[in-house]
Amino acid sequence: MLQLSPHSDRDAPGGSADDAAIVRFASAGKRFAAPDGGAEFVALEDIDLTVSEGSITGIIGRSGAGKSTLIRMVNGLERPSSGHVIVDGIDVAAMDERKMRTLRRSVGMIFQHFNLLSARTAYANVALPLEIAGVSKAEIAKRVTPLLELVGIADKRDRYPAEMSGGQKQRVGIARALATNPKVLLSDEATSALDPETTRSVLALLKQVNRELGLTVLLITHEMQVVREIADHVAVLDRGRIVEKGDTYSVFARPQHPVTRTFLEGVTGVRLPAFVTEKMTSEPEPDAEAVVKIVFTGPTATDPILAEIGKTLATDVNILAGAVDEIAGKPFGTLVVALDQAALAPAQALIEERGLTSEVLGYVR
Ligand SMILES: Nc1ncnc2c1ncn2[C@@H]1O[C@H](COP(=O)(O)OP(=O)(O)OP(=O)(O)O)[C@@H](O)[C@H]1O
Repeated sequence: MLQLSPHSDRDAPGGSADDAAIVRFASAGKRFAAPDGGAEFVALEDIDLTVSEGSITGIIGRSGAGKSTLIRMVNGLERPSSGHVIVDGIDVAAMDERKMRTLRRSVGMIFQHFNLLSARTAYANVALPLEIAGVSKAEIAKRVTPLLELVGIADKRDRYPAEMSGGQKQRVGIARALATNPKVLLSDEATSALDPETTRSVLALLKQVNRELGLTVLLITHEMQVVREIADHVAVLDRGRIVEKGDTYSVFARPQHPVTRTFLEGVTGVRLPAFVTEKMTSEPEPDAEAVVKIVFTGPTATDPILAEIGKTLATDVNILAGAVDEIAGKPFGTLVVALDQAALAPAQALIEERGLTSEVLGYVR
């Protein structure tokens, strides 16, 4: 197995705030000067985020939310204008050139369009960062060959980028990012240019290197599907601010912010049949039943609650749709039911008492 080299340069202000943190944003902000000398543009503000060593953390946001700027601060491509970004114990804001070089070795990065050199083979692309670091040819061979094996493209070592598929090119990108033994891997929309099946296989590879090398992965994406597939923690970025963060399962199960809910639409849950949506109204009408979405966290958790609602409130509960997904390896279910308006408030109270969540989607006659 490939080994990670230890890093020791620690000078973080108040450094031991979270010993397990490999990356910590503390009130970090980034402003860009306007080209015409006008008002500065605030790209990021008040970012507080802790990335634990060995975790896979997803940053999700719309285009322009500030995702790239945020991860570019982790490898020093951008410096924060305010606050701190502390990577492996070193404050990026206060870093001199020597420390910046140390940082760049401990942070690898992969990109949406792979950024491979077209005139170099797969092997030579992976070797490049080692050549730049002055590593001998023999040492490079010792390092690159197992890396190509690890990412599953040992047989493509002499191929040029133009002779490889997108998935294979991204595997070269991952091997190149791992060449210098980084502690953190930054992924900038690394699967956005790939088809769904290739996306899944590249995400599986990232999970594998996370597990086998203990590598921390910080990825940015605009796809909740990617977060769901791979991340154990997620932060939602909107217009330069983190509007929601937490472990992936909790954020999926109980999204608090409208932006998070929008991202989750279509990723989890159920599609209501047309005969329901066509008739559904947003305001209650006489004789209409309430359409309620119940989110639960285990495949059987709703059985008792539906029976309990029926029995306690002496009412019928009609199931309209249901689905069980897997989020961060745990079952996550959504059930949509129709029930009498008179039973709505006590049913919701019962659901909440049982630790589940509910939401009224509308009313249907
Ligand atoms: N060097 C720069 N100078 C001025 N403004 C910048 C600079 N870099 C980024 N910005 C602005 O900061 C905001 C955030 O940009 P950023 O690239 O971080 O967003 P993003 O969430 O990664 O978007 P996308 O998904 O489209 O890449 C944008 O409005 C962008 O125009």
